[in-house]
Amino acid sequence: MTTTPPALELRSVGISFEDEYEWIKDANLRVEDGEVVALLGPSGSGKSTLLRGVAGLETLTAGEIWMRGRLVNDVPTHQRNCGMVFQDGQLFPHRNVRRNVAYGLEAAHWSKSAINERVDAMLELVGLAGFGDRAVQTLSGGQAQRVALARSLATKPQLLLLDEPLSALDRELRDRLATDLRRILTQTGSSALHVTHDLDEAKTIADRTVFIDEGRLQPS
Ligand SMILES: Nc1ncnc2c1ncn2[C@@H]1O[C@H](COP(=O)(O)OP(=O)(O)OP(=O)(O)O)[C@@H](O)[C@H]1O
Repeated sequence: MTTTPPALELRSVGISFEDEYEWIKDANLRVEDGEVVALLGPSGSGKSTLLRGVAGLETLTAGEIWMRGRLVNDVPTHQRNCGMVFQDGQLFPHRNVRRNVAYGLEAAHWSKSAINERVDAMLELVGLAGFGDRAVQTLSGGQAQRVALARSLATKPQLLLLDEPLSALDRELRDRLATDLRRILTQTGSSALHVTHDLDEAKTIADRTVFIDEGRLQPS
């Protein structure tokens, strides 16, 4: 019997900044294939730092990061096959909605017709069918986050990294989008690590919650 390796495995990971104090220490974590794990902790606890480490945006001082059975310590960010969504979706302002979602597909040299088909499917998935020609400046905060999610899912990443994707939105919209996000992650079978400081959001979106405080992951 073959078993699918975890989407992500951290083994005794350490991360420090220029002052060399090891802020993230001995972090161990598994995200199984198709699992959504929330990383929950107060402001300044190290959530974003750990997520950035997974993405390859911080250098490790210790330990190993494995993705689907591959050691990725020396693999650059753009080759880790991670989709990322941040607090402020960071859409490209000079591209319309369609071309934002198409970005990764263009970079991967998909054909024009395949791109169009995939973009339409992604916009439909996030509830924005028909929004392709809109300028991103005309979108509401919630719509912009949906476009960012569509863009990150378009290339079928092995792992989705969500860094407080809903925290810039007001409470009511946040609750609605959290439920939608859960549905979208389930529908696409995505594996994801979701950073938040909101327990309700973690419960809605994730299968499991891992706590972090002062750079230490707590057993869940
Ligand atoms: N580049 C850096 N150099 C030095 N210290 C840093 C750097 N980036 C973050 N830190 C410190 O590391 C700690 C963890 O920061 P991090 O941004 O990971 O926390 P967080 O849990 O994501 O917080 P928030 O919820 O406020 O975004 C904080 O004390 C922060 O001041």
